[in-house]
Amino acid sequence: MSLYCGIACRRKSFWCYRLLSTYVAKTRYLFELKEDDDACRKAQQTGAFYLFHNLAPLLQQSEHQYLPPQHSLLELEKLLAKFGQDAQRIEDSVLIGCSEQHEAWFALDLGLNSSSSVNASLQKPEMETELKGSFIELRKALFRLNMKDASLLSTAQALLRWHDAHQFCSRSGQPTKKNVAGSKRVCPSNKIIYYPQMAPVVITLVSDGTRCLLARQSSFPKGMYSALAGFCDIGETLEEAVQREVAEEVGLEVDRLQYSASQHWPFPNSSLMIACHAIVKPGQTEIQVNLKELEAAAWFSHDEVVAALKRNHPYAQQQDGTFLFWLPPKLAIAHQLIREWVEKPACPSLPA
Ligand SMILES: NC(=O)c1ccc[n+]([C@@H]2O[C@H](COP(=O)([O-])OP(=O)(O)OC[C@H]3O[C@@H](n4cnc5c(N)ncnc54)[C@H](O)[C@@H]3O)[C@@H](O)[C@H]2O)c1
Ligand SMILES: [Mg+2]
Repeated sequence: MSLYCGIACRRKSFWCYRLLSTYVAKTRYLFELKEDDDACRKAQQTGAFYLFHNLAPLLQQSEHQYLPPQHSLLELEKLLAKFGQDAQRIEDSVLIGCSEQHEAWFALDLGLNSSSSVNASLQKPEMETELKGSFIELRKALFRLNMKDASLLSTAQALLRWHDAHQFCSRSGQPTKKNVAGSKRVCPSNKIIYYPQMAPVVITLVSDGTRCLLARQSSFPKGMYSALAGFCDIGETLEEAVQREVAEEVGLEVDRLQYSASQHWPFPNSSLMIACHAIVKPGQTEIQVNLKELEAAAWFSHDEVVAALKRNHPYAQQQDGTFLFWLPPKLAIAHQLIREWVEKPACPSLPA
């Protein structure tokens, strides 16, 4: 019934939204905005804009949290006019989602060099004063945002970065043109379509049945250990990527992989983190750290990991100058993997 109606109503607009569930209606609406430039321009009239400056989101502080303010199209036009900017700059905005009531959300970077604006970059401090907020590096702000805002701003930053880095066709060298939603760019001379890309990354919590293996890179904050992570090579399956990364980084062989969950991760570019548990092959517990990739790796007992998860102020230097062992914060998928292992260290659900 609703399928028939969906097709019948498609002639007028895309779909007959009122016959669909809230979730389906929302996904169909976003699909329409990505496909139809006019519909997307219309959605900007009533939409909300999140602002960035050189990929740093505009945030306002509220007690211990950061909140990203939203701006209407009218407010944005006034702001651009006040700073002597052409409203054409709004064409650089990208669609990042919508509310259940179909208020579309967009992100716009006011600092990146714009292809559709004469002036390159707006003055950041003046902007911050005017907007009563600060443009804060996402890596610093991420853990002080709620889950919903963190995910939205990560998506926004990834998409803004991708557009900034794909302004020219790699075949013809000509400028590419984005569609209004920003879901693709097209080269006008040869019609090649470029879509935003993510790099698949496997992140694996290796266990020997009673202990789990955690490692740190020298770039991590002092004392923090995490699960093993690595980019998938071209042509690899996820299973092969997990086995190769574990072998490369700590010299062990694993099997019995169990998928846990996935997460979009905006750093360093845009990755799809695919998280899983794995068990070392029998008799293979001696770690051989690849020092080109890692600073250290070690087996940790269940009690040690439980204690680290309980620490409220993890980043703490001890009297002997060393840092307490601590784990990635809740928002990181590594945290979820570690918590799952704490709750089920022997992974009884894994196939034999
Ligand atoms: N969300 C989380 O919980 C979490 C936890 C740990 C790591 N991570 C992320 O996982 C990612 C990968 O981990 P890693 O650094 O150990 O990877 P890695 O072990 O594959 O080593 C990184 C190296 O891989 C190479 N590489 C191959 N393909 C690449 C690509 N598409 N982009 C960038 N480099 C590529 C580069 O030489 C780079 O120096 C990191 O970006 C890190 O931010 C996320
Ligand atoms: Mg790695």
